[in-house]
Amino acid sequence: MDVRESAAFIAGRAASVRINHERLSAAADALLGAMSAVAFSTAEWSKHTLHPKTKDESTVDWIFLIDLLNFSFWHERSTRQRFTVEIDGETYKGYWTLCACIQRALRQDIPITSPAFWVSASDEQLRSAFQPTDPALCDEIPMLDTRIDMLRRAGAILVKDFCGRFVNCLRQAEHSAQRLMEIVVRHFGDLFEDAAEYGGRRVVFSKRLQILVADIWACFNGEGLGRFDDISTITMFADYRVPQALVYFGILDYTPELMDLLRKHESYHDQPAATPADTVENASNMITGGHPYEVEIRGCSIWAVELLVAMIRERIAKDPSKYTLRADQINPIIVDFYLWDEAYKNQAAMAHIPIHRTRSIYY
Ligand SMILES: Nc1nc2c(c(CN[C@H]3C=C[C@H](O)[C@@H]3O)cn2[C@@H]2O[C@H](COP(=O)(O)O)[C@@H](O)[C@H]2O)c(=O)[nH]1
Repeated sequence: MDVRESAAFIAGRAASVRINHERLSAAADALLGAMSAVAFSTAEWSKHTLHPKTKDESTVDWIFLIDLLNFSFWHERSTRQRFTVEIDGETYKGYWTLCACIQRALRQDIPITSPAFWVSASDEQLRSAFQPTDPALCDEIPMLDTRIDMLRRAGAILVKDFCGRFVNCLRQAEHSAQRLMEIVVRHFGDLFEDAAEYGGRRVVFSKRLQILVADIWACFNGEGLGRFDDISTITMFADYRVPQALVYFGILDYTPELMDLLRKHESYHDQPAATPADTVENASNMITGGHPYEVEIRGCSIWAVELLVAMIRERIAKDPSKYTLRADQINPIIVDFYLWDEAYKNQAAMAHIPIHRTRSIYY
């Protein structure tokens, strides 16, 4: 099964997560109105302060690095505060800390986007690139050892198979998203694969694989190095932030048991630990990778966005003159990016909806 088929399969069987079909139609109207009001498009990608502005091979290097490490930023119970990075007077959390770390390293002339550097640098050099602005107050980036190991493995593969640059892998795909993902899985394997067993079947999410394609496509506005003739085959990216937005907008419903577990887990991690020993995770709280709860949250999120995209396209097709967006400008990537940016901007309003905290290199 591919990602879309996996999502439909999961949504058809999910016991703890439900797509609220009654709410879908109203949500599609609201989303279309909001996205149309700002003419939300791929151009938004480059507008983010910490995203690169040039559309060239060095930006492809930047995107590969970001989407190799684009996972698991949530803070777990600790004697120190969550990982934050300050740059140009702004303090960043979550995904944006990764972008800030890269920006900071490049300004210090550390070649952090160079695969040759990932292979040759000392552990100390790589670790120093992912430190908080205030190490006395904050933890370092979550899973730092794992991230460094992934950099070294991916760097070795890029040097061996692609002359040290991901753009050479991108060119081999000849403007096909599916072909690029096949090449990446063939060469990088579990560094990007993202699947689980559910209902006796192997279901795939391929979250970082798909967002790698989507970030290149959006950054280049679908042209040149970012042209993908089959971009519409890419789905929403099954992370832990967009599900929160989907629940907030009433598009997804969790059972009371699942919501209670997520809330308990969240309050456990939000409480500062008195001592390092006090951070032993209460295993019964953990939603481990591959647990039905995790699979159903991720699968139903993908499928809900598929249904939303179909409804939004239908509305535009009925009355194109009413909207600034054309039906062919709406796809799961654009809806995902919009929902993710909304979730990031409205963290306070969404704070009562817990995220699911599964430590994972996949999202
Ligand atoms: N579905 C989806 N997941 C996304 C992104 C992004 C950032 N994309 C940027 C590029 C274009 C967009 O407009 C965004 O500006 C990160 N993530 C995931 O979120 C989680 C981090 O959350 P928090 O801890 O709150 O920062 C983590 O799993 C990370 O992998 C996205 O776009 N979609």
